[in-house]
Order: sequence, then structure tokens, then C-alpha cells
Amino acid sequence: MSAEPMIRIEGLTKSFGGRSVLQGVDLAIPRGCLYGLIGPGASGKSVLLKMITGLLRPDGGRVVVDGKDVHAQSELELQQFRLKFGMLFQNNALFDYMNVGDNIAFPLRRLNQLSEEEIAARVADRLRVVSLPGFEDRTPAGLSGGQKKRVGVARATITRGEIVLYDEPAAGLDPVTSQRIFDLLRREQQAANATVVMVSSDLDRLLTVTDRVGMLYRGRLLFDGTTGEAKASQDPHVRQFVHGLTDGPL
Ligand SMILES: Nc1ncnc2c1ncn2[C@@H]1O[C@H](COP(=O)(O)OP(=O)(O)OP(=O)(O)O)[C@@H](O)[C@H]1O
Repeated sequence: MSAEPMIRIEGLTKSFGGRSVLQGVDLAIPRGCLYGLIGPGASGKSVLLKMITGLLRPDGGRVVVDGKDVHAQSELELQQFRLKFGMLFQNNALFDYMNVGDNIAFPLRRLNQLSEEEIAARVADRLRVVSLPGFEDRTPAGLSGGQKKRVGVARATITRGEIVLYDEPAAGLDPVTSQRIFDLLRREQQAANATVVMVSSDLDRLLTVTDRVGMLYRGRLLFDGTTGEAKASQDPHVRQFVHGLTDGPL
């Protein structure tokens, strides 16, 4: 890991309709790190992910990704910049009118760099990695929830983006399938040495794969540290949240 973080967030603020969501968030995510972003519902985790990609503009502060001030870019530059990312967003459903292969190939075709043969080979490789070999011609409607998520992972990693963002990658899945998804994301992150930011409310499983963890609470980053430090934290908010305790300040 080099000294300059892949993602540097400084004094980030955001309000919606007069309601403050982020109140000065500072955060540095090292290169090659799998970073888990946690916090109670509506604490701004998804908002923060969207700001990292430039999909949402902050009211104040800066997001610097790979040395570039994200929100100082023009819309055209931003479109180019977003190609750096793989993304699996919470409601980022698959396109029902496309088969599985075309869904996975979609971000790669937008790059417009590879031949159809190369794209087909990459899609087949991704499907093998997510244990769905030969699923190219299937329709998303005919897949289970877990299979859809795995196709989503295949799509998020097909461009070999240096940065991959996952918002609730295993929501709604059974415990075994969830753990398999987290293990898969970890393997992929390590194989590509990617910088990954992952939001998940499934803390038990999330913390089996993270290097570092940040907790958002009341508009601020209440905690930032290694996974071990998060588990051992004596801060009453962090402790209650990480261990899922009913008694405490939350
Ligand atoms: N585009 C928007 N317009 C108005 N309000 C928004 C918008 N996006 C987010 N919000 C509000 O910002 C707050 C934070 O939302 P966000 O989705 O980031 O929470 P979260 O921490 O990801 O929550 P959860 O764990 O419940 O998904 C919420 O109160 C939400 O209603």
C-alpha cells in the first residue's frame, strides 16, 4: 500500500431539504484495502458511496480519488472517470430484457475497447468465477436472488476496475449464500488488488472479510480503524453496533 490513499474524503457535508446527512466527514481509504462502511439506517452510507463516484454532489468538502478532485471535473470528465469503478448498488437490478451474458458485458461494451470475442471470453471467465458457468443465455427473471447477486458481482468486476463499490451485496440472502458472496468478493478484491468499499448491514459476515472499518453516526465518521480495532472498540456506540447489543446509547 502506498502512502497516498486511493480515496481521500475531506470535510464532506450534505443536506437534503434542510436535513443534514453528512456533517463534515473525513476519511482515507488506502490502496488495495477492503473497507467496510457501517452505521445505522439512514446514516448516509449510500450517499457517501455515490459521492465517491461523482453521482451525487456534496454541499461542501472534497473527494479525491487517485489524486483527482472528483467534483472539480466536468460532466464529460466524470463519465470517463466513472469507468475506473466497478459498482454494485443496492437497487442496481439487472436489465430484464437482456440475457445474463449481455448484462455482464454491459460495462465492458461501454468501454468500447475489446472485440466481441474478447468480451465473450471475459464474460465466460466471470461466470466461472461466480460459479455460474454457461449461464450466458439465461434470463435474469429465471434466476434465484443469490444467483442474481452473483451475476451482479460478475458485472461489477468485469472491467477490472481499480475501485469497486458494493452496496449491500448480500441483502436478502440466506446465511450460507451470503457468506459465499462475501468470500467471493474478498477473493476477487485480492486477485485484482482492488480498493473496495462495501456497505453492509450484515456485520457478522462483513467483518470476516474487511481490512478496515468506518462507522458513520449522526453525520460524522465516529470510528475508523482496522477490523480488529472495531471489534475491540470500547466506544459505547461502536461496541453496541458491532456486537449487535440491544442495550446501549444507540
Ligand atoms: N436523493 C436524495 N434526496 C433526498 N434525500 C435523500 C437522497 N438520498 C438520500 N437521502 C436521505 O439521506 C439519508 C441517508 O441515506 P442513505 O441512503 O445514505 O442511508 P444509508 O446509511 O445507506 O441507510 P440504509 O442502511 O438504511 O440503506 C436518508 O435520510 C435518506 O432519506
